[in-house]
Amino acid sequence: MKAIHFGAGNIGRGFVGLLLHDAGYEVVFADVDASLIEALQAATSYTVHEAGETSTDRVVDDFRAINSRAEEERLIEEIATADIVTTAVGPTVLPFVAPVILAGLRRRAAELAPLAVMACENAINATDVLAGHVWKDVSAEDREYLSRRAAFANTAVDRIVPGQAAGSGIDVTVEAFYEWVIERGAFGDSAPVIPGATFVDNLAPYIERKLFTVNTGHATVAYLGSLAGVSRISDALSVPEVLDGARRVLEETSALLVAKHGLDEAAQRAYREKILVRFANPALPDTVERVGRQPMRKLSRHERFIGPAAEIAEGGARPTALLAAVGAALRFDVPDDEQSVELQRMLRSETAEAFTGQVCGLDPAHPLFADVVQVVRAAQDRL
Ligand SMILES: NC(=O)c1ccc[n+]([C@@H]2O[C@H](COP(=O)([O-])OP(=O)(O)OC[C@H]3O[C@@H](n4cnc5c(N)ncnc54)[C@H](O)[C@@H]3O)[C@@H](O)[C@H]2O)c1
Ligand SMILES: O=P(O)(O)OC[C@@H](O)[C@@H](O)[C@H](O)[C@H](O)CO
Repeated sequence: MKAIHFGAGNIGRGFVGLLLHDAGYEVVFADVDASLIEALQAATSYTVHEAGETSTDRVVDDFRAINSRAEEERLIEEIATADIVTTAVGPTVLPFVAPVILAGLRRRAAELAPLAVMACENAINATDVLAGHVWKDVSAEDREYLSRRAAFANTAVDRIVPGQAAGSGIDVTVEAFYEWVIERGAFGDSAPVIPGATFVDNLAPYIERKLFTVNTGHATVAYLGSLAGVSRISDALSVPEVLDGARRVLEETSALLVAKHGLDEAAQRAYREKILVRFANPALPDTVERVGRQPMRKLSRHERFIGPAAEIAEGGARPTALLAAVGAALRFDVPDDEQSVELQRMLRSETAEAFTGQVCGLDPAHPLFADVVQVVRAAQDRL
């Protein structure tokens, strides 16, 4: 059994690659980072350190690595004969991996079982987005037979994998917790066997609970922590205003999730309390820069702030804590982060209304629009 995994970064090596390895797949990592690929090619194994109150080391072997830019032909051949393709490259990179997946499907023998394709990104229905890019320029006639060669399944992935310390090579430090939820329907009767994953009929409650609890809370801690002058996420949790801001944001999104998906209120409370403990794990060298990275993506319409805030506003309430978190996100000013630089440029050059439309994707008629405009204006007044 063979799995091709795009993106040999933190979650790729520390989570998806590990679970596929444990499920018995030979994992072929594909990445554009030449030095990372060379390091993987030179190794026969790497170690995943699960760090927490107790620490466990897990060894991953039986993998290969391909430079997806320099060795595209080889990669297409590998995809054509693989059982699974996964990605963890970031949602904005999906358009760039789609063409090579399509080329692999074109070359795939018709008698092979459909290729299971799963985008393991922090976004709602990322696999559907990837599939959209794969089929973008394919004629209806080609799509008719090619689509029988692949099964695209949305997933939700959860494990905090921080940036790795310099000198750690290809080993990865991760938290012990993990959750990989995969929608079953796409596979018919032949879902891949991945013992570490949970297969469900309806992914929506899982991905929304994950993105609007773990990631909304995490980003809130990052942006409030950054404002408080803290660098490590675990340290940010000991700043009372940061912890309080995160708790209040999570109360807002939890109320929405409980009402929308019928989640058990006590279970959701326990879920968010556990998340705060996960964020505060002192064994994870996680930073506000990594967790707050790409703030324009995080402020977009269906993402972790505006997504739930818009639904709360549509229900007639005012998402006060989420709006405060958005205000903190607007002050995220990190010169190495292209989106942070662009965000600050747009705050200076656009009207609050244009910014709210372009960055947050809100229409003036939306009930959240005026509140976000007000927050944007306040951020502009500070510049
Ligand atoms: N790190 C986490 O805690 C975590 C947890 C859950 C989900 N995720 C999601 O996983 C994705 C990756 O996050 P990460 O933290 O591992 O980031 P990362 O930067 O560590 O890894 C991304 C990798 O993708 C590679 N890449 C970029 N463009 C590529 C391309 N065109 N083809 C092949 N590889 C390419 C990069 O070189 C890098 O090695 C994101 O969507 C993130 O939201 C991350
Ligand atoms: O990967 P992002 O940029 O969408 O979000 C940053 C972190 O919140 C994220 O990587 C978490 O560590 C992860 O989602 C935990 O499962």
